[in-house]
Amino acid sequence: MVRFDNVGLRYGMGPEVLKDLTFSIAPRSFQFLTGPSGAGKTTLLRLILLSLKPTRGLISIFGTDVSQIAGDSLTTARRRMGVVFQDFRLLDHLTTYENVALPLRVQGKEEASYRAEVVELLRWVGLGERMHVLPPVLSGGEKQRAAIARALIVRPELLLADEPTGNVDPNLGRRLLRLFIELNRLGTSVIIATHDFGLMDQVDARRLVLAEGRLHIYD
Ligand SMILES: Nc1ncnc2c1ncn2[C@@H]1O[C@H](COP(=O)(O)OP(=O)(O)OP(=O)(O)O)[C@@H](O)[C@H]1O
Repeated sequence: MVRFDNVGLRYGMGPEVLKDLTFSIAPRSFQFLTGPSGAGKTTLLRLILLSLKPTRGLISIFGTDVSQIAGDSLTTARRRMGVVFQDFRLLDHLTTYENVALPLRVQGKEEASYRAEVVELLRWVGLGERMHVLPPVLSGGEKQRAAIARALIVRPELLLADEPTGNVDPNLGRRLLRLFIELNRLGTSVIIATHDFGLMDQVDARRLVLAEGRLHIYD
């Protein structure tokens, strides 16, 4: 699903932020990506998301070398991934429902074809009562769940979540983790970037640990 071979990345003329990364992400797998602040977790997620290119080394996503991916195939590869950003990136002028439905609207789908599915997903993440409000009136945890629902609505094969429990209390954090585990059981590969040891200790999952630009893997 994802393969890195000796990947290095530097921003501009700066130092190498990621060094000699070699690892792969299997279909239907579940893993945490961790390491101290500034270790490069977000940078690594951006490489997988095809929003950054490696300075050296080879990355292949869904079996295709990313240096060969452009135009339509880039859009197709991105559509197979769901992302939950640290800062949610909800659009404040659209309701919660409209935010979650947006990826499908962008794909040109008719509302009648997806309305029931969006409503069902909003209920699943516990936002059934909040679907018609605008994001500025949602709490931090509600925004987080809306961002998760928007990432899931495209039924991604690979879900990337950057600190998905960063803004919620431990109880909601546990519920969100169960949601990701359930999604993984349904067949999606999941990568959760987090500092939260309390969260990681709840699941016996693979850990990808970044430290000083290098990756250590604990299976
Ligand atoms: N656009 C950029 N331009 C230059 N340097 C950057 C850029 N983005 C990140 N960096 C640097 O790259 C390093 C890794 O940053 P990154 O955001 O990937 O770390 P992180 O592990 O996700 O951190 P956090 O846990 O605090 O979110 C840091 O030293 C950061 O300052």
